[in-house]
Amino acid sequence: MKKQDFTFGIHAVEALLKNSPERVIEMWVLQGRDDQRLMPLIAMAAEYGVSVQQASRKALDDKAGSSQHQGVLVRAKPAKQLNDNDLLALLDKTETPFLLILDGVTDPHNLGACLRNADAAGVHGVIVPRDNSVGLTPTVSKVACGAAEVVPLFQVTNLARTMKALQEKGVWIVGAAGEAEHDLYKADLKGPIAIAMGAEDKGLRRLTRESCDSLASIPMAGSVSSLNVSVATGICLFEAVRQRLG
Ligand SMILES: C[S@@+](CC[C@H](N)C(=O)[O-])C[C@H]1O[C@@H](n2cnc3c(N)ncnc32)[C@H](O)[C@@H]1O
Repeated sequence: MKKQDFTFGIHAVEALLKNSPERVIEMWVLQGRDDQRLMPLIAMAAEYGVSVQQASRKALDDKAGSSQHQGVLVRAKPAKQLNDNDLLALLDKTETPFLLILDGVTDPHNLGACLRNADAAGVHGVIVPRDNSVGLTPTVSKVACGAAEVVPLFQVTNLARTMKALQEKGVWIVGAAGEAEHDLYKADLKGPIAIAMGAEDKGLRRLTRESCDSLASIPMAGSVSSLNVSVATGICLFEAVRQRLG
């Protein structure tokens, strides 16, 4: 059985049951744990006819491949993978798109945190290259705290081509790069935009960087050369939110 079929953690399981109950096949809860936070999940599972079983901590740890399951884990049918066509369909029905591009983020904790930021900021979709990026793993879902089940994640085969298609639809792409001369806080992030973030080790790839309409940096006061990608994503997205609400 593929690891990807499992979702664990209270918020992730709750979001899955709320948004895609038809995907959930079975649920396990930690035996002997009288946790009030699990009761609503057990009730929801019963409502959708999902079988709920008790399991030992070791069995849950083994199934999750992690001890971070908070006493609940479900096996679910994999989510439909969204591609370029789905992205274009989203653009056609979205008045002022607000998108996030992650150019090769490989750490599941970072992708999870970026999805959580994206959901909180009201991003319409997150775009990642299909290769050399982490996908929607159970750890991503757990860290995203429910956002992985609601924020559309588009996995595209050729990121530069997708960026061109976005631009043809009127989307302005701002790449976040520490060395950029232009300050993020002076960039105009109000219209249809996509913010592109680089990978943990190498940042934005050359072609991605060249495909951006502009580059912007978050001013850094101290001695470190860059921020963690999920922190930088949060700063960029919420600067856009501030401008878009103003
Ligand atoms: C850990 S950083 C990558 C550092 C990498 N060594 C580099 O050369 O870019 C991951 C991503 O977070 C974003 N980032 C981090 N610090 C930033 C800053 N001060 N300004 C703008 N973007 C930043 C960029 O998109 C970067 O590619």
